[in-house]
Amino acid sequence: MSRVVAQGTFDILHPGHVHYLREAKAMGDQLHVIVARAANVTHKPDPIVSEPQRVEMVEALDPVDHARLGDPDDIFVPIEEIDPAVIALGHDQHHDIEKLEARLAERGIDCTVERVSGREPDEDELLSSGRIIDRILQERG
Ligand SMILES: Cc1cc2nc3c(=O)[nH]c(=O)nc-3n(C[C@H](O)[C@H](O)[C@H](O)COP(=O)(O)O)c2cc1C
Ligand SMILES: Nc1ncnc2c1ncn2[C@@H]1O[C@H](COP(=O)(O)OP(=O)(O)OP(=O)(O)O)[C@@H](O)[C@H]1O
Repeated sequence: MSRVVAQGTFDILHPGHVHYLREAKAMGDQLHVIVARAANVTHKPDPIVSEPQRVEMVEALDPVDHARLGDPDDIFVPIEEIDPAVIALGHDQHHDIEKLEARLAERGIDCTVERVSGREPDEDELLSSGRIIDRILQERG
């Protein structure tokens, strides 16, 4: 039974998230998702949706076997607990594969890191939580 880990903020869900989670699930038998703590989302505005609500919605998605909130201080703690064969990085996640692999090796965690493709929006599709929020503000603000 090989486990795959996916991770992200998952603030307002959209088909780009479904694409990512389906592709991640296809990399193994069981998909575990680590949902980022609001305090660790530092490179964009704070999430709108609460931490438990983001976990509940991700866990309800078909490809997901288990979702949990991330560790507040050390991103390797949940990885050590889950012990995955693969970490699936999203197409736009800022982590560098080689650096991440080096830090995993330092911690004695034996798993590979793979990058998942992005899904490009067709006309009228909104495949980004930030873009959905921008559209709401434009049209209803
Ligand atoms: C392997 C890995 C493990 C992570 N573990 C945690 C964690 O335990 N806690 C957390 O708050 N964020 C964790 N993150 C970070 C977030 O999931 C996320 O990448 C970051 O907050 C940026 O959000 P975004 O990818 O949705 O843009 C982890 C990221 C990676 C790549
Ligand atoms: N269009 C997309 N195609 C494929 N993967 C996606 C897409 N959008 C998000 N993801 C992936 O889903 C995971 C969670 O992403 P995140 O919650 O940051 O979504 P986002 O919609 O890109 O957010 P924001 O618009 O606020 O930056 C990440 O691994 C990210 O790469």
